[in-house]
Amino acid sequence: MKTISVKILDPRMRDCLPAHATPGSAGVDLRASIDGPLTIAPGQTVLVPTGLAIHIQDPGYAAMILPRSGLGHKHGIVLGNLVGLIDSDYQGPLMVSAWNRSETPFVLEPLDRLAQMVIVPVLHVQFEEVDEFEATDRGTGGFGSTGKG
Ligand SMILES: O=c1ccn([C@H]2C[C@H](O)[C@@H](COP(=O)(O)OP(=O)(O)OP(=O)(O)O)O2)c(=O)[nH]1
Ligand SMILES: [Mg+2]
Repeated sequence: MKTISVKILDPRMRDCLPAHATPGSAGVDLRASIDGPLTIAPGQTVLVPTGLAIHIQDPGYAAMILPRSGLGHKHGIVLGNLVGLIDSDYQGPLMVSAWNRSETPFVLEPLDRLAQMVIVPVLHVQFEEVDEFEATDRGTGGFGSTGKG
């Protein structure tokens, strides 16, 4: 288990720090640090604070913020940026861009679990210019080049 530094910006989060819900859960849920119910109108996107800041520190890791499947599928609450990418050197407040892509207003309650965060390994690379690539079976084929069925 890796340890990541967290600053608690909203004292209410002290009692519900992000944690893996089951031993096999990939993500940890992030909650809405809001003072009262927040209605997200159909089509509206709001930036919701999580009440936390993290510092991953190790450049070999990043965090990704992903939608919760229940909220996304049943209520159309997904992310305005589709996926949030948290840099290892970011120390600011962790924010969730919540987009209501449904046709029904959605009421977000204080401390509701709004999204989930997964820590992922990251490779740092450098690019080296070449004139030709080593041949592969695929070559330049893409965008459906292998067929549909
Ligand atoms: O859903 C998100 C996405 C990003 N961030 C924070 C952490 C991340 O490290 C920083 C920058 O994100 P990103 O690089 O995706 O945004 P940008 O538009 O490229 O901003 P910047 O120019 O600051 O890199 O914003 C969040 O809190 N939530
Ligand atoms: Mg950036």
